[in-house]
Amino acid sequence: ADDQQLQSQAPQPPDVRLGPLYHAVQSAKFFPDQKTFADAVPKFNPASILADWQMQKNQRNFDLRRFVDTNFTLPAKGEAYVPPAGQSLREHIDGLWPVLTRTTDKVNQYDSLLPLPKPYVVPGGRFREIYYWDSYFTMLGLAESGHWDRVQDMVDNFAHELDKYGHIPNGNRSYYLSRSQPPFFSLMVDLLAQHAGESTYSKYLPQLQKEYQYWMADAQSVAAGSASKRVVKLKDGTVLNRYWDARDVPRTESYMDDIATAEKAKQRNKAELYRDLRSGAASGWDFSSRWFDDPNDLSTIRTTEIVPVDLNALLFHLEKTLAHASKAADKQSDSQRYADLAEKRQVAINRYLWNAEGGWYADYDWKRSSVRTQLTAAALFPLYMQAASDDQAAKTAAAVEKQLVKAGGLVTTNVHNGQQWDAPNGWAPLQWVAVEGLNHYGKQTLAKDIGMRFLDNVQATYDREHKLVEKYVVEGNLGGGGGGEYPLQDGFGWTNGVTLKLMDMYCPKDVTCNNVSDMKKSQ
Ligand SMILES: OC[C@H]1O[C@H](O[C@H]2O[C@H](CO)[C@@H](O)[C@H](O)[C@H]2O)[C@H](O)[C@@H](O)[C@@H]1O
Repeated sequence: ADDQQLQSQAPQPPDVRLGPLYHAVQSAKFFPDQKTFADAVPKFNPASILADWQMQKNQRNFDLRRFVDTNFTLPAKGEAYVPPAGQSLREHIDGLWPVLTRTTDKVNQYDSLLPLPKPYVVPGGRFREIYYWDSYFTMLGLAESGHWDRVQDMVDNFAHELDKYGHIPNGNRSYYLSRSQPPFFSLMVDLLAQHAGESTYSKYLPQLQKEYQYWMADAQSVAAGSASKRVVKLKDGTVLNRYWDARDVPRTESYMDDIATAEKAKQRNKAELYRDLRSGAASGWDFSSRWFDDPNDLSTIRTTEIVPVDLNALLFHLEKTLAHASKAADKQSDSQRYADLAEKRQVAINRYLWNAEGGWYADYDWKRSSVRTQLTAAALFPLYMQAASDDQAAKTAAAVEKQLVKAGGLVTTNVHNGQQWDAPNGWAPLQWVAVEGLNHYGKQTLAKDIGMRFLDNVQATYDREHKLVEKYVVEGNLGGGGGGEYPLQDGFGWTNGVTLKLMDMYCPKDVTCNNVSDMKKSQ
């Protein structure tokens, strides 16, 4: 089944099911977070609710707020988790896994939540569903805590989504189906194989292939110098990828935010702007100056015109994994084909996604045929996926050390613009990518420096506030991060995962590391 066929069988998102009623409720701004109504469960058939509203809305004394309460169950406010007193950082994280675990193999037929066959771990706070790229970093921590059963469950859930929808959605919500997120499925398979063995590769080969087909759809037919869906063909025929959302209307979960952004950019085609915002969400970096023309103005976002360095490094890994898995399944010619594709992509990354003047990996503007100038934490992805040449890796490491290493870890970019994927924030997944990437190229000292700075930041925040959070301020007043379109969230899946992984990585031999201070002892 192709993309379109699978999409047409998929459940409709609430803004489509409820149409003008969805617009009216979000416009009334009853809820501080627009995701609240996106996650509200209709008590009756949405078509009848809509018909009732059409009939009642112009009646005198019609009360929309009351109508919402009568017809929808709003998501329960998550009880603030109060951890047992005196827990170490490790005990806290270990104790949180069950708190963050959900089982939704059956859901109400009108719920925007999509059922998944096995239990899964959510990030926490407003993020009550599974998220694609978060899950890899969460799984690193689950594995560290010995929960291999849950790692297996989560890989199975993603394999199920690939079978059912043809791709892994941003999250298991109907309104996330039109896009994916940074493709980490092949890394999840690698992780599981460490425990379940080499047969893991042939077992998940069909789903690895589906993942690849989704990202590479139209690669054959698209003309040079243009793009289609997630594929960009440069003028010389080089094939690379971009982020892309199949829809071009305001995001369901950030509906009024997107309308407000469009209001600011009167000169822009609204559908294009909405698609660029949605594609920004697909990148996982929602939002960042990385995608903007004017680093201080979200309405200048041009995600779909940019070939991202992290995405292409991840797809290089997918191609290598497909080569490996095909070989494991005794499909030699397929294996060779994927190996050739990986090699081509590696050449393209080192050529096009390289800023020679600065000396670092960067994104490429395929519309303007020029490499972007900005240094961001994404520069480390070619090192992480071992696509970088030694010389380019060394130069990138030097630039990162000089410009992105701050007191509390690796900063996302050096732009202070109030966006959450910019300064002064540092994110756990990007710390891990940096540490692993630098280690691959002999930069152990710099890697450890970044890892320890981030761990100190997480521990100090935990000691003060008894929680881990979604993102951290890494320069100035260290602690929980800010910016973006929603308040800082607690939990938090990927921070928990990366913290455990780094603690174990840098814990001296013969020491038990329950807190970061233990890591500085030696017995
Ligand atoms: O509701 C706004 C956006 O929220 C999500 O993005 C952020 O949280 C995700 C879960 O931790 C994370 O994967 C992403 O990198 C964050 O920026 C969501 O993924 C977006 O689609 C959504 O529009």
